[in-house]
Amino acid sequence: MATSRRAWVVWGVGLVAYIVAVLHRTSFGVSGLDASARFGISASVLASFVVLQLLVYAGLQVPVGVLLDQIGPRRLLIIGAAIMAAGQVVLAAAGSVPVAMGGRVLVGAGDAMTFVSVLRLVAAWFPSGRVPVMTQLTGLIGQLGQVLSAVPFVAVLHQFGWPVAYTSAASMSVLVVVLAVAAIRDAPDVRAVPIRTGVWGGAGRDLVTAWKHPGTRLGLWSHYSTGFAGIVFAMMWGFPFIVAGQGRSQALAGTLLTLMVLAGGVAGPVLGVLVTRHPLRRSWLVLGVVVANAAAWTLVIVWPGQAPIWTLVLLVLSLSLSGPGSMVAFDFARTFNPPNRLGTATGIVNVGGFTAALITILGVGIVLDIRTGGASTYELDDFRIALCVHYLIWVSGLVGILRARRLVRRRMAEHGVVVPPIREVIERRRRHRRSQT
Ligand SMILES: NCCCC[C@H](N)C(=O)NCC(=O)O
Repeated sequence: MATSRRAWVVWGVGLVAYIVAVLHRTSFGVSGLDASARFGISASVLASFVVLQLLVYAGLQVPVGVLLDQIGPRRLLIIGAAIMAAGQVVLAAAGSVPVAMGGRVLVGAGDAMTFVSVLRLVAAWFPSGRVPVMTQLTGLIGQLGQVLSAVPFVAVLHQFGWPVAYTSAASMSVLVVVLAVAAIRDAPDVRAVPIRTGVWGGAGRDLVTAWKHPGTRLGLWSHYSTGFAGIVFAMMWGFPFIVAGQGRSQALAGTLLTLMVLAGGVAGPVLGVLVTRHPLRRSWLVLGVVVANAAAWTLVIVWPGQAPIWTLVLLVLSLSLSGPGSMVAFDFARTFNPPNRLGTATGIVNVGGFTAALITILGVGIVLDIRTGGASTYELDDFRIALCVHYLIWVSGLVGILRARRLVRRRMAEHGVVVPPIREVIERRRRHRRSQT
């Protein structure tokens, strides 16, 4: 199947929708100081906004995935954009913490509907061999939303104030609604896509069937184990760890976070190509990312005293693999589920990384609070202990991946596809190379 011009237009509009969703997602974080002043809140209340948003996002993934299979990506994307616009308008007008939290709940809910819809459009409009790279590009380019919130959104906030900034952000989603109505169709041939619009009877069965397939669970555990470390670092603890824990400047912390985003831009397409070329070795890519993340964090955590800058660079380079690594998980959902169950399966997978991030953000915060008695003056040793929460996720995730992978391979073998052990492949290649010389 060749890629049509219409496919690029549909993807382009879907991508704009996702970029705007990421802008909304990150807008509160970049206006943290203004929010503190406006609502008179402390850092921990501010952090609870991040936790609430992640909770709503992760909690809605499964229902949203089921809904996606029922009403299709176009409608879900439009509903999501409308909800996010409403959320940002609520925030623009909010004068109290509960109202502001209500606004964030709406933003989290609309955000939850966006990414899974765009992935569904990618799977429907692009030839399957291109899907892994297109998926990586979607995840990658979507992060531009973070730049939009950090630069133009903050500029409008400081120039024209809170209500104008949040209302302008809301207007971006209104634009997305207009574009999506005009340009998006669920699939090249809507009749060929088994979206069972309005047929709710099979939704529960689809959910059970998607969950029961070990391939979906392999995706869930892969997303859980790879995605969380990058989210935790970028959304919550990276900056405080470098500044308060490592005693480095805010400028260096900002540079390291930027380096992480830039390196992710290289890692994403590379992983996309590797997934396309070695579909039977996807789990090894996932395991490699987990090992790289865990090894780099271990080096920084055990380093006596202030860690040298090269170790921090190594840490952010390895964490830059986190987001792209978690995108591999969606490929498991796609290839082990039929199109009519893809939304449900993608939703299940997408719960993983965000739930793990939520647990880690909260866990690290709780340990820091216990260590410091609630005072926000953290020392390096406090961070060293608190950051060990990561290991709980890595260990539980690895157990989940290995168990699900064993079941997947057993099921594949029943269908005549046997995945040879990696050492056998290496040995075979070595012998082949020797016979060539
Ligand atoms: N900074 C967040 C990166 C998350 C990327 C990840 N692979 C993912 O699942 N994205 C879903 C989303 O809604 O962003």
